[in-house]
Amino acid sequence: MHSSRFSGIFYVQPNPFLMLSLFSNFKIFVLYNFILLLYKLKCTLSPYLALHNQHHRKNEPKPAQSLPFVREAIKENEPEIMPPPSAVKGQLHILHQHDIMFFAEAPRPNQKFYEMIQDFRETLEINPLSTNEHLEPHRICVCVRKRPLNKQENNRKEIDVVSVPGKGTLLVHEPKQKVDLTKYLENQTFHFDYSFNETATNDLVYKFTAKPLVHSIFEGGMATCFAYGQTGSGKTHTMGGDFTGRQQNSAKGIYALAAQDVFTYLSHRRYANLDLSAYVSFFEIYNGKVYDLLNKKAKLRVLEDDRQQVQVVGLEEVYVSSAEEVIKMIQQGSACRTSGQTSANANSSRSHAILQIALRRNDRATTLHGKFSLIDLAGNERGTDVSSNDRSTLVETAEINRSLLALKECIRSLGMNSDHIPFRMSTLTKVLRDSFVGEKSKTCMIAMVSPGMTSCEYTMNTLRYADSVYDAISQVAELEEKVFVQIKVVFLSRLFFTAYSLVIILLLSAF
Ligand SMILES: Nc1ncnc2c1ncn2[C@@H]1O[C@H](COP(=O)(O)OP(=O)(O)OP(=O)(O)O)[C@@H](O)[C@H]1O
Repeated sequence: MHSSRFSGIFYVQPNPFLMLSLFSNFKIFVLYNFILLLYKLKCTLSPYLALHNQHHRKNEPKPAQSLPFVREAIKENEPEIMPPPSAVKGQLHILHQHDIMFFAEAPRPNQKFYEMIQDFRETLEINPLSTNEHLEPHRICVCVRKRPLNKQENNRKEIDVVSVPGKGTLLVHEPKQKVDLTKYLENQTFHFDYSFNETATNDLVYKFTAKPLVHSIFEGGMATCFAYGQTGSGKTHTMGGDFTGRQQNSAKGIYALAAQDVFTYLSHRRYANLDLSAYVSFFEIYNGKVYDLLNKKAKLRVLEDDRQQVQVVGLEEVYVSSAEEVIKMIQQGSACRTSGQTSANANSSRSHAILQIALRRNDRATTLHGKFSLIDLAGNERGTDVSSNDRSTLVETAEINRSLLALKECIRSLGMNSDHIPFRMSTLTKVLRDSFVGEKSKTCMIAMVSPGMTSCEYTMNTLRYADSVYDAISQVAELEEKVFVQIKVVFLSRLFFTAYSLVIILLLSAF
C-alpha cells in the first residue's frame, strides 16, 4: 500500500526543462500545482477509501450466485486475516465464549499470588477428616477450624490463603514481596490434634472436640471447650449455631449438641444410679466484670474463699430437664450479649460468653458432680488492635489481651501437670479455676481462622497462640512417652533375668 503511494508521487515528478518552459505562463503554473495537490490528496486517501469500501462490501447482503466472486475479492484485499485452521473450527464457539468471559471478568487483585497458591495446592495430597476417623483420647486437645470465604469476600475476589490437607495439618500461604518487588509465598505448616476444612459441619467438629468431654463430666470431671479466634472467624457459628439473618439456629451449635448428649447420658442406665440433675448458667465477662445473661445482665461479684474456691455470687443456675430447655436458655442469653464498635469490626463481640452445664446430685446440698464450661471467647484481634484513640476501647483491648494470655498459661500449666496454675491473672481464669485443677480436668481449644488474604496476619496470630499451647502439651506427651519406654525396658530386662535364673536353677537341680 505504502509503496504504491510513493510510486504515484515519483511518477509525477516533472522534468526541470519542461517545468521552465511551462512556468513562463503563470496560469499554467497555478493549474499545474492545483492538479498536483489533487493527485497527492487522492494518493493519501486511496488506502483508507479502499478499506472503507471493503468493509461495506463485507456487510452488504449478496445474491447467492455472486457470492464466490465477492469472497475472492475480499481475500485479495485482506492478506493479514488468517482463516482458522480446520481442526479448531469446531471449537470456535467455545473459544469465543471463553474470550468473552475473560474480558467480562474484572481482574482478581493479587492474581499472581492466587496462581502461585493454586499451583502449590495442586502438589498437595488432600485427605480431609471424616466421621470414620479414629478418635484419640486427649486430656488437652487443640484443634483448628477454617471457615469458608463469605459472600463479601467472594465479591471482593479475596484470595483463600489457608489449606487443610489432612487430619491435623494446616498450611498458611503467606504472600510476601522481596525488596526488588518479586512476589513469593512463605508456606507455613502447623500441626494440631485435628484440623477442619471449610466443608466441615458443626456435627463433625463436635464429634472430635466437645463430645468426648461430655463423658468426662459424668465420670466426675471438669471440662472446658474454648472457641478462640479473630472476630468473624466463626466462633459463634461453631459454639452457638449459625445465624440466618438475625435468627440464630441454636440447635446446630456445640452448646446444643453437648446439651443433647448430656440428656442422653442422664437417661443411660449406667449413670441412672448416680441420681444426677442438670443445671445451666450463662454469663459473660466484659472488661473484667461478670454479667448474668439469664438474669437481665445483672452485674455479679467474683469471690474466692479461704479454700481457694472461686464463687460467682448470685449467678442464676437454672434447672433443666431437656435439651430444648437448654436451647431456649442459649437463645435468651445470646440476645443479651455485649457488642460494640472497634476499628476492626463494626459489630463485634467484645466479651467472653460462658455457658456452663453443671451436674449435681439430688441430695440436700445438691453436691457438684461434674461441670462442662463452653466458652465463646472475645475476638483475639483486640490483642493487637491498638489503633483506636478511644480510651474505653484501649482498656477493653488490654483486658482481653490479659485474659487470653492468662488462659494460655493456665492450659499450659494443666498440660504440664504443674502445681502452680496462674488463674488469678484474669477474671476469666478465676471463674474457670476448678477446670484447671484435678486429675479429671479436660480441655479442648478450637482455634478458628478466616481464610482471606486480608486476615492473614490475624490468622497467623491465632495459629501461633494455638501452636504454643499444643507445643507445651506435645513436649509433656513426648516426655511421658520416653519415661514409659524406659519403664518398659527396665521391666522386660528384669523379667528376662528372672526367667533366665529360673531356667539355670531348674537345670542345676535336674543334674
Ligand atoms: N464454618 C462456617 N461455615 C459457614 N459459614 C460460617 C462458618 N463459620 C462462620 N461462618 C459465617 O461467618 C460469619 C461470622 O461468623 P461468627 O459470627 O461465628 O464469627 P465470630 O468469630 O463469632 O465473630 P464475633 O467475634 O464477632 O462473634 C457468620 O455469618 C457465619 O455464619
